[in-house]
Amino acid sequence: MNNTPFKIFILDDDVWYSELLEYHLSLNPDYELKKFHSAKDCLSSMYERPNVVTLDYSLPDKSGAEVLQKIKEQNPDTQVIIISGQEDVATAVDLLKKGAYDYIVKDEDTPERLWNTINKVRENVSLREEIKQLKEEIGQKYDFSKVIIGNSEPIRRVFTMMDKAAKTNITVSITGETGTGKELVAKAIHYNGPRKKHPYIAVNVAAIPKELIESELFGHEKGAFTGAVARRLGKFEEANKGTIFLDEIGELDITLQAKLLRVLQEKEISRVGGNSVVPVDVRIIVATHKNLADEVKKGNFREDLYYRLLGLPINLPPLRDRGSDILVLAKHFIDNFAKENGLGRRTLSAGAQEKLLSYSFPGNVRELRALVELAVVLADEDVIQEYDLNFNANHTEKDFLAQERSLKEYTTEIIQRFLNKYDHNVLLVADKLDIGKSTIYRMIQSKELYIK
Ligand SMILES: Nc1ncnc2c1ncn2[C@@H]1O[C@H](COP(=O)(O)OP(=O)(O)OP(=O)(O)O)[C@@H](O)[C@H]1O
Repeated sequence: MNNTPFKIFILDDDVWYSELLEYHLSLNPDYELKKFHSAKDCLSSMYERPNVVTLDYSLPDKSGAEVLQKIKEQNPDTQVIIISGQEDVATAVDLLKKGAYDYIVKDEDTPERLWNTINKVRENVSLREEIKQLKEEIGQKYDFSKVIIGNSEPIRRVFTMMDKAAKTNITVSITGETGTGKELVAKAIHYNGPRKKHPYIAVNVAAIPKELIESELFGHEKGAFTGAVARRLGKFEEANKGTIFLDEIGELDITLQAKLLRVLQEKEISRVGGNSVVPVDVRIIVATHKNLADEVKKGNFREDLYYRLLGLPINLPPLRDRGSDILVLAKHFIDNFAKENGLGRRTLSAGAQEKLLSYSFPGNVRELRALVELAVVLADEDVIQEYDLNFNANHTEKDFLAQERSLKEYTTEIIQRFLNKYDHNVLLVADKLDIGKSTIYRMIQSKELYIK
């Protein structure tokens, strides 16, 4: 709850009664109260945006219904509680339909009932504010440049694509090795796009047992199968008006691929065990670390679904191709970790920086984060040393060779790593590797390599 006073206007031509209500409500020091004895005076103060108006139904200068309408026109967020001398159900229902919050009959319990009703209004107001604030926070939280750290040319290309994706509802397919930030990109596109106020639902296709995935995605009716004791909505229905992120889409069973294709074409789903169809309006973002085109060739993925899902493809480069982003990210994770754990500033020694730049990071950003967080813990002083960085023994240089790439790919990677290590100094790298500088420049020009 915030500290701004909760404003209540009491509108009643009966001076004695309005004083009684004022006295009762003033027991809560958070309330700022004002009394009015005519509709005209009250309406002319509506610019003060009260949270609540208690409205005597029978005023001499205007009918209660008329005052209610005027208040709602000026301030739709102000809640109006009608206080009436008589119990008249038809009038009460009519006023509630027109937007009154409650209808209270004047008797000895009125101050108590009013007290409770205002408490309820307050709860609603603070919940609404909290939701609004959370939505804003989420929006800021997923502002690309704030959450997706990096300045390298390859990551800037990703930002450009994300920007295009966020402006429309186009299907997006994200590819990249594990830990490159695919899920982060999917969320950022959703929270920067027109659907940000609606749900973002992530489903990891690989994590759900094959026999449950259909009901998980499309829901089921009561009794559809043993154990289906009640109707359950699927993720597509949950994501209605928002975005569904289908992670590891390459793992989707071939029989379900046909059903997914139908959903995408028809924009409607049918729950397992149900006969009716339910329209759904969902934006689709998929991700995979597999090469889906290869999976199509192998017959594991339907070609028609592949083209339907391809949409705007965004490829996340592996961390080893992002040059000095490795250090930018390392610093970001170190600072965050130190802050969260109440530690002072930690920096990386020159040797530690060099060690980070010359590693291949098969686990990408996820691995880097775990590595530097552990290094903060292990470091005996404020400067993180080379020996505080413990690479996963399974992913050493031998692993680099085990990747079985073409000679050209290896060459490119080696030169890029040297460029990263030697501050993108082409002449120095050409000298170290004993190759012509023009070879490097040519590769930079053809975008095989990049420099700052
Ligand atoms: N550019 C980045 N800036 C900051 N954090 C990042 C960045 N990229 C990834 N991360 C962080 O790295 C971790 C892994 O990212 P994420 O889960 O999005 O990867 P992924 O590609 O979806 O992985 P997987 O394929 O294994 O599911 C997360 O903690 C994420 O917040």
